[in-house]
Amino acid sequence: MNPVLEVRNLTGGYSPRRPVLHGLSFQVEPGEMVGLIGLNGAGKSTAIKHILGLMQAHEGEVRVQGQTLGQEPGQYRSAIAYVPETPLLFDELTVEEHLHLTGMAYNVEESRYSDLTANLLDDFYMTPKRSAFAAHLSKGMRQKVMIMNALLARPPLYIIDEPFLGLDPLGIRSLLDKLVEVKREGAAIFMSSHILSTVETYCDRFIVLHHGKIIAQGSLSDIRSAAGMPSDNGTLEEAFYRLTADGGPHGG
Ligand SMILES: Nc1ncnc2c1ncn2[C@@H]1O[C@H](COP(=O)(O)OP(=O)(O)OP(=O)(O)O)[C@@H](O)[C@H]1O
Repeated sequence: MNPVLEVRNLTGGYSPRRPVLHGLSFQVEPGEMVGLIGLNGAGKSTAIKHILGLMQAHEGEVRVQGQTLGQEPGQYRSAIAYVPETPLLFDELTVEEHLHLTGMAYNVEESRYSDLTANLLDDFYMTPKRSAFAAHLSKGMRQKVMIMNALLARPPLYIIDEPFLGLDPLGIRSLLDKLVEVKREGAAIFMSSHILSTVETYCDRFIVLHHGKIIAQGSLSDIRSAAGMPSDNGTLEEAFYRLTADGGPHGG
């Protein structure tokens, strides 16, 4: 199966003289959820910015559905729905107007649009807020609007940066249920999060980023083995602790 996302030997960062990411290589297949985990400052958001094409690689490349951003910018961008850590909305548009814009941008068929949006508003307990301006929403509600828009677009690749912050327990459950649903339909999901118990339960594979390098990747047993633990016993949190306990990006 061809990967939806392929990162090859990616070195990058904010200044060519001081790369933040060092030779990252990984892929995400259709129908797979991959969790990116790492301490504060490990380089998770920087990696995501490179994948989105917001930053230029110093070396290496990123392909989405086999194409680089330079080869097929329109196709590359429309294949991705991105949920950022901090919600970015138009304050003067309502919840419904945001969904409408996404529907148009991602060519959601008219016939499906009403049902899809009604279900999303219902699933995220946002129906009473459908006509509210984004400026009048709570932080968690703003996050839900970002998530509903991503799910409405039904793209082949979801990139989700720390999605659980600010969501209430019902919102977290709704999001996870929806991610499982789109994954079953064949979507690829690349998610960064510090909530390791949830990452362990829902992700198929894991990438441990430390000081901008991948120090372990694969299934839970692969990560346990890399951490020097028995491959059949122990939590992701324990393995992560053993792999990174040198104090983080500025430690030993
Ligand atoms: N705009 C920027 N300009 C220069 N350096 C930056 C910038 N943003 C982040 N960095 C640096 O890049 C490194 C990686 O940061 P990044 O935001 O990718 O970490 P992260 O893994 O997403 O952390 P967190 O878990 O705290 O969100 C850090 O050393 C950080 O100081």
